[in-house]
Formats: sequence, C-alpha cells, structure tokens
Amino acid sequence: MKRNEGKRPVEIQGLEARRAALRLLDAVLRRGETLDQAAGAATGGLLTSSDSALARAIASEVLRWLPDLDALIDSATRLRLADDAKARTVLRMMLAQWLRLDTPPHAVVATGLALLTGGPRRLAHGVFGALVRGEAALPSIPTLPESVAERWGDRATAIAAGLAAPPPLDLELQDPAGTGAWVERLGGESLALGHVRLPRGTAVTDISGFAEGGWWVQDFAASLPARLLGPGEGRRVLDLCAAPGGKTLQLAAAGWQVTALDVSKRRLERLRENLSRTGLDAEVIVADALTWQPEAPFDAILLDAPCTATGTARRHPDVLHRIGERQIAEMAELQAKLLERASGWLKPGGRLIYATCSLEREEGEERLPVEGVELDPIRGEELPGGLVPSPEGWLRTDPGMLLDKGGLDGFFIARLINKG
Ligand SMILES: C[S@@+](CC[C@H](N)C(=O)[O-])C[C@H]1O[C@@H](n2cnc3c(N)ncnc32)[C@H](O)[C@@H]1O
Repeated sequence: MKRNEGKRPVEIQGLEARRAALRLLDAVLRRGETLDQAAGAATGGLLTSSDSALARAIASEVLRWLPDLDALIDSATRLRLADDAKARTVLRMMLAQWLRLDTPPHAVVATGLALLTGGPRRLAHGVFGALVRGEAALPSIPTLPESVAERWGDRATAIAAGLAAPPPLDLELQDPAGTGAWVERLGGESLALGHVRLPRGTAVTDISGFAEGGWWVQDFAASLPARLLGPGEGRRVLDLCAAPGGKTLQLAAAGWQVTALDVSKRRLERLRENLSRTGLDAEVIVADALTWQPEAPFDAILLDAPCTATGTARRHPDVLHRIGERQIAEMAELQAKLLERASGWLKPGGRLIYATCSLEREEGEERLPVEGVELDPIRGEELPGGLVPSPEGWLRTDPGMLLDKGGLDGFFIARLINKG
C-alpha cells in the first residue's frame, strides 16, 4: 500500500492562507467589496490569526502593485491571460509573495501551484520560473491604475510614492503633555504634541499601555480635523458621523462636551468600548444625520463625512480598484446633504470642520462653498511642520506628504464659521 493511501491528502502548510487570499482578491476585484467586508467570509475559517494576517498581506500587496505585477506576467508569456483568469490571480499572488513579502521562490511555488491544475498550473509554473531566473523586479513606486492616475492628475506620481508600503502605526495620546514620556516608553518619534509614530508592522497588542487607555490608534492626518477645533473648555461639540470614535476621543480629551452621533449601531459599540477603555465621556446617539434634528445648536461641529476613503489607500489598497466616478458622485451627493444640514446646527460664531479621508476633488474642494457659513481659513502656524494650507485656507494631505517621516493618509479638511 502506498503511503497516505485511503487517508485525506496531506495539506501543504500555508495553503489555506493562500486560498483565503484568493477569495479576498475575488471579493475585491470581481464583487467590488472592501478588504474589510470580505475578510470575515474569506479568512474566518482559518485556524490562526497569523494565517489570516498572511492572507490579508498577500491580497494587499497584490492590490497595491497590480499593474506592475501584470506587466511582469505579460512580459513572460505570449499567451494573453484574461484579467480574471485564475492563473493570472495566482501568479499575481506568487509574485507579490516573492517580491514584496520575501517568501523564498520554492515556498511560493509549493503553495501557489497547488491552487491550480492542468494547463494553467503548467503555465504559472513556467511564467514564475522564467521571472525568477530573470531576476524580475518591481519599480520603486507602484504604477497606478490608469483611471486613478488620471483622477489624481499632477499629484499622482507623488501620491503613488507614498503607496509603496503599508503605513507606520500612529498613536494619539490622551494627554499631549505626556508626549515626551510616551516617546521614551514606546520608542518611535512624535510629529506633534499628542502623537507618537511607531514602525510599520508593530502589532497593537504588543504596545505597552493599551489597557491603561492613555492612547488610541489613529493616523496622524486623521487627528488634524479635531486639532483644528482647539481646546473645548466645556463647550458643546457635535461629532457627526463619529464611529468608531477616534475623533470623539480627541475632542473629549481636549475638554469638549461631546455628542457623538452615527447611524451604525455596530460601529458605535466600538466607540463605546473606546470610551470605556480610555475613561473618556461622550453622549452617544444612534441616528441618521439626514433626518435627526438637535434640540439646541452647538458651539462646534465636526463632520467626518462618509466618503470613498481613497486617502487610506496605503492601508486599504482595494480603493485603487473599487472606486470610480459612480461611487465618488454618490458620496459627494451625501456629503452635500450632510453639510447643508450640519451648517444649520451651529450657534452664531460656531465653527464646523468638514473632513473626508478622500483624495477626490468632488469630496473636498468641490463641496465648498456651503450656504450659510463662511470659510474660516486654516493658518499655517496651526499645522504641524511640513504641512501648509491652500491659499484659500483649507488643507489637503496625501500619502506622498511627509514621506521622509513615513507619510500620511489623504484628507481634505476645511473649517467653516457661522458669522450669523
Ligand atoms: C469616516 S467614518 C467616521 C470615522 C470617525 N469620525 C472616527 O474618527 O473614528 C464615517 C461614518 O459615517 C457614518 N454614517 C454614514 N452615513 C450616515 C448618516 N446618514 N448618518 C449618520 N452617520 C452616518 C458611518 O456609519 C461611519 O461610521
């Protein structure tokens, strides 16, 4: 009797993670889902969290470098593989593991070819082998999908330079006065009071002080909208579209009396957990901002509007392939409605921060002006070193900025005032 006869075939180690990566890519590229949405179904059945992290890393690197991986594949075969051919997707994964995740070619072959059979398997073997023998390499800056490069115009190359790798890990501190002490305790560097940046790949659970609640994870650019409202001194602020609550925590820590509103009950659960871990306080309201009405006007409002999130492409490279004119137009329409409503809920002299983590003009510059409120220009001296407001007085950040320090998420931020 041959070895293993009558038993289940021995599973190649690491194969499940590759199968999950394949499912993730299928969900993003074929069904238009986000990596986050797809993760539950695609990686939920995996045994270990490291397998799920590996699946996510493989899929992310494929999405980050997709046009360049395809160019390599096409350079090594005269057969034109369809964009959605399984052999192409598996080859993209194999190349991403070899060239981006430093997996040795023999391990890539063992886990990659097992996903294919017959002709496609022989083809993938040949293409991968030829590229390895030819010492294929990726460019230093990822090539953007054509439609994305067109949209981002003359900033496209600079932005792409910031997309070459996942971002570092930014922490926002509850007590800015303790910045020096936290930098000493955790290492890393600080780009402003209240901020600590740790190297990419740092696992949140490994950072000291999580249970103490002295910090929370928040990209540095995402911390700027709340910073631009200044200290609260007990005044009332509405955090509109608040969950999971990074900005709620910042506002509460800065002395604002916060009302945090969001339509998503599930995401607000995370906001409540964050409040309880940090010992901060806010009134939490589950409601649709398109129909909700406040009982009294606010001293300030922070509208961190739902958006296409193309500014988060470093962490969520799926946005490079899922977002097009239709999604942008839908979000812009929702943002216009939210802005129109929120602008009517300010006390005279009250300020409204409008922010989106999008790189699209339709979700930023083109949402201004807003009837009933005027631009309250952001001044250069209010911003951390290296960032400058536009001549009009709003702020745009993108992943190509502060690159020598690890880059930033893309945000549009404008501050408006009710002069009423
Ligand atoms: C960009 S996220 C907010 C992130 C949050 N401000 C933070 O810092 O953690 C946008 C939020 O808008 C919420 N949202 C979308 N449509 C909404 C609506 N009509 N009313 C209230 N919230 C809405 C979503 O549930 C989502 O939590």
